[in-house]
Order: sequence, then structure tokens, then C-alpha cells
Amino acid sequence: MSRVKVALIQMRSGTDPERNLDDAEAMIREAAGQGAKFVLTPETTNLVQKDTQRLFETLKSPVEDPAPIRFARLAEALKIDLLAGSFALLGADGRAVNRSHLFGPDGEVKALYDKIHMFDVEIGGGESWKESANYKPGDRAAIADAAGMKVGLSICYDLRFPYLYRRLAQAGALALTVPSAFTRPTGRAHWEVLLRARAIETGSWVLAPAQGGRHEDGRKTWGHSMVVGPWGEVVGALSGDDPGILYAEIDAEEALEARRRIPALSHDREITGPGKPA
Ligand SMILES: O=C(O)CNC(=O)[C@H](CS)NC(=O)CCC(=O)C(=O)O
Repeated sequence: MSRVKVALIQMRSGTDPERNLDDAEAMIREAAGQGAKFVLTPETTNLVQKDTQRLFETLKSPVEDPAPIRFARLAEALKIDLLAGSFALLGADGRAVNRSHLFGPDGEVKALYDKIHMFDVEIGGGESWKESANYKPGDRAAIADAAGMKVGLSICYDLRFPYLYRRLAQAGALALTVPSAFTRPTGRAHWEVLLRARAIETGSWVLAPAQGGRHEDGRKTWGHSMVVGPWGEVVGALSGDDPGILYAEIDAEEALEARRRIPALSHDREITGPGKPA
């Protein structure tokens, strides 16, 4: 058994990318100082800006934005695996992308992942989101080694689409990352249950660093960063929405053991029946 210490950074990112990166860096350094070998930050670590015009005034292309290179150097200096849960960046076609970067201890990029499922919803209480108006969705699942095991990447609203996690787990992922900025109403109602369900149905560690609290742009997020074990138990969670660091120890062998006990991942069947509605 080899346990690996992980650290989930909970943030309250604002509208100034440089300040957000400074805040993230301070907590990443703190976590590495505490012995964490895999450190994860939430969705849109570099920028939470719901005003479309200001968003596009602030976004930079992947080569011009200092965030990726800064995180790469940090991973290298601290000799850690580092998941930037996501950076909001300006894509080649003028739309934004919501992109996770997994950096390794040599500063190399081990995986890139663009959020696939767009949060286009009207959740009631006057809250509605149309992520696809500004962001271009990805279409490619991503997996890479970190913390001594294969890790599958996802972002936030992806959490509601179990087929993605099944695919990642069947491709060998033993840990699944879900950096998020959940709304408060859906966080209260669904966050823990969905994270635990993804862990149970795939026999995987689930690592979910979150944005939390009232952000500079007025938006409110749920926080409650969480680590779930492969048997579905909550191994650790932050109790609220303030910035902070959640530590846990994870172990590939525990995920393999859960899959030996319930080998559901290998029991998929071809089925016929009602198709997807047009
Ligand atoms: O736009 C940004 O600044 C950062 N991106 C987000 O916050 C994204 C898209 S709006 N949020 C979610 O996916 C929340 C999902 C959620 O809350 C649920 O599934 O219930």
C-alpha cells in the first residue's frame, strides 16, 4: 500500500487574474510544504467574471496568458503533480475555453482537458446560466498519471453525466477530478450525492476542489470541497465556503479493492430499447 497525500485548494476567485494566481500560489506552496504530492485547484482558478464584456476584455490566449507557465514552474519548483482545475482562456476561434491543465513535477503538461458539458440551465429563483454562449465545449476525454495512479479529468457540470466517468474508469482511471464552481442551490441539493455516486459506480477516488462564497462579480458558489473514497465514503470535506485547503491520503490499491468487491465496471451490457428522443 502506498498512500499519497493530496491537497484540494478551495478558492473565492475574483475578477483580477493576477490576484487569483497569487492567492492560488500561496495555498499551493502551503500545501506542498505540508507534504502534499498532488495539489488541485478549482474550476476557473484564474478568473470568475460573469459579465460577458469584461470577461472577454480580460481573457488571454493560452500562449499570452501567464497562468499556464506560472503553474508549470510552480509544479517543477515544488516537485508536485498540480491540477489547475481550470483556467478560462481565449480559444483560437474567439470563444472562451474552460480548460484543465495537469502539470507534472518536471513542469511538463501531462494532460489538457476542455470542459465537455456546458452549463445551460434555468434553475429557478431567477438564476440562469448559458455557458455555451461564451465557451466552446471540448469533445475529448483526458487521462494521465498523477499521485501514482491514472487520473481522469472532468469539470463541474460534467459531474451530471455518468458516461464520461465510466469511460474514464474503464480506461484505467483510479481517481477522478471534478474541479467545480457549483451554484448554491444545486450544491446544497446535489453536490455530495453526485460525487459519492460517481465514486461508487466507478470504484474510484473522487477529488473535487471548489470555488466558494460570494465572489467579486456578485456570483455565489457552494464550496464544500470534497474527497470521496472508492467505496463511496466522504474521506474529507471542507465545512463551508471559505478559502482553505483540504488534505487527504489516497491509495490506488483501495480503488482496485473496491472494484474486486463490486466488479460493475466490467458488467456493462449491450441493450436495445427506446432510443434517445430526437
Ligand atoms: O463561468 C465561470 O466563471 C465558471 N464556470 C462555471 O461556474 C460553470 C459554468 S457557468 N459552472 C457550472 O458548471 C456549475 C454546475 C452546477 O452548479 C450544477 O451542475 O449544478
